[in-house]
Amino acid sequence: MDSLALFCTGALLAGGLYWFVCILGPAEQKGKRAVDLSGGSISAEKVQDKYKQYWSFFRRPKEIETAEKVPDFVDTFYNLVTDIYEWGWGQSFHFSPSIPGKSHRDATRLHEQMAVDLIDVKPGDRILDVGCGVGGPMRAIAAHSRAKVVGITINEYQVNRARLHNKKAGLDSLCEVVCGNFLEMPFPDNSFDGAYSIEATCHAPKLEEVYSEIFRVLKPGSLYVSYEWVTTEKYKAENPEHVEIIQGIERGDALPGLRSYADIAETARKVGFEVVKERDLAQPPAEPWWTRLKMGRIAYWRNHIVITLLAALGIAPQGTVDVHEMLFKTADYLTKGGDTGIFSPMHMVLCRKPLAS
Ligand SMILES: C=C(CC[C@@H](C)[C@H]1CC[C@H]2C3=CC[C@H]4[C@H](C)[C@@H](O)CC[C@]4(C)[C@H]3CC[C@]12C)C(C)C
Ligand SMILES: C[S@@+](CC[C@H](N)C(=O)[O-])C[C@H]1O[C@@H](n2cnc3c(N)ncnc32)[C@H](O)[C@@H]1O
Repeated sequence: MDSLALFCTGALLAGGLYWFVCILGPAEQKGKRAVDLSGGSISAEKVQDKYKQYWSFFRRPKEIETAEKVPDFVDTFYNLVTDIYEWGWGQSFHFSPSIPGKSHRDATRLHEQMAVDLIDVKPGDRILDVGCGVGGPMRAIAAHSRAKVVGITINEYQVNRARLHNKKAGLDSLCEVVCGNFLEMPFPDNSFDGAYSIEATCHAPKLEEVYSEIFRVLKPGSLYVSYEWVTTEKYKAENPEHVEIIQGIERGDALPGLRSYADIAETARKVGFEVVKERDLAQPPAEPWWTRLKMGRIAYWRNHIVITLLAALGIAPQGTVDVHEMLFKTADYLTKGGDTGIFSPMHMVLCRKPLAS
């Protein structure tokens, strides 16, 4: 081989590797590249240990049920997964029903806009995003409604990511992000014109605690909508396959224990809300929300190779391979949850804080 052919082959290989690692599988808005994957606020050398610590929580499941331990456990989880989520899924950390003829991105936006349409807000209103992630929904909702959105997340790394994205999107005058625990929010009573939570309150050890905090900060007469993760009426606790799927979902998603669909409205009423509407948005005629997960399988294999390569080269933290493997398995449990119909990530409940409360 002469030197020109050697040079061309080398350049082609290098270009191919760059494309495979950096370009392939970009997030929704190229928010994260594979070469930038990190352990959130955890330093690179501690990622592996923190991953082990995350799993140790499940050796003492009773501890996950106590409110004091949960924020720490959830915070560790989001340090580990936030970059992988952004890289492989996008800036909105939730599911949405598939819509024939529409992209995942459009289906995601419509699902988010539906939340804010339900709570009936006006431009200039101040609304709360409970468990805001890196702010994908917050930006879509602020742009759609022109309301001012205040998001709260327990994870400091997400706060920084969300603020960066808000600025880049030119929405930082409408979107504010606060680091804090949604079980003890740093906001005064009766201070919001509306609130929503998208696939976030499932992390609360007791739903009642987060719902009563939301009730406290809402102005009387205003609305709150939540998309809840639940087991459906098809779930049978005596069926070992069902139990395995639900436990797989809990472990791979930092959940202190999935709730039954029947507990949601009951809890909302218990803290003082009027329940205006309740519906599982995953039910037909909605198209399956888990199609996107299923279709992504080939990409997950490619991602696995990319992450293994990057970790071997010392570019990605060592534990990233384990975290990715955990997510790979979780995707499978979630898909089974969808296929069997025993699980829904979008049980919608719309509540009002009564005027006289
Ligand atoms: C609401 C929550 C998160 C829901 C989803 C956003 C995430 C649940 C499982 C995640 C993923 C699974 C497989 C990953 C894949 C192996 C990787 O290559 C790329 C990222 C994934 C697709 C990842 C993306 C986000 C999820 C779909 C919970 C935590 C309450
Ligand atoms: C699956 S993500 C969903 C994020 C966002 N709603 C979205 O759809 O993109 C769950 C979010 O809830 C937040 N969260 C979980 N427990 C929390 C707590 N106790 N206090 C505040 N935020 C919490 C996480 O930090 C994360 O941002």
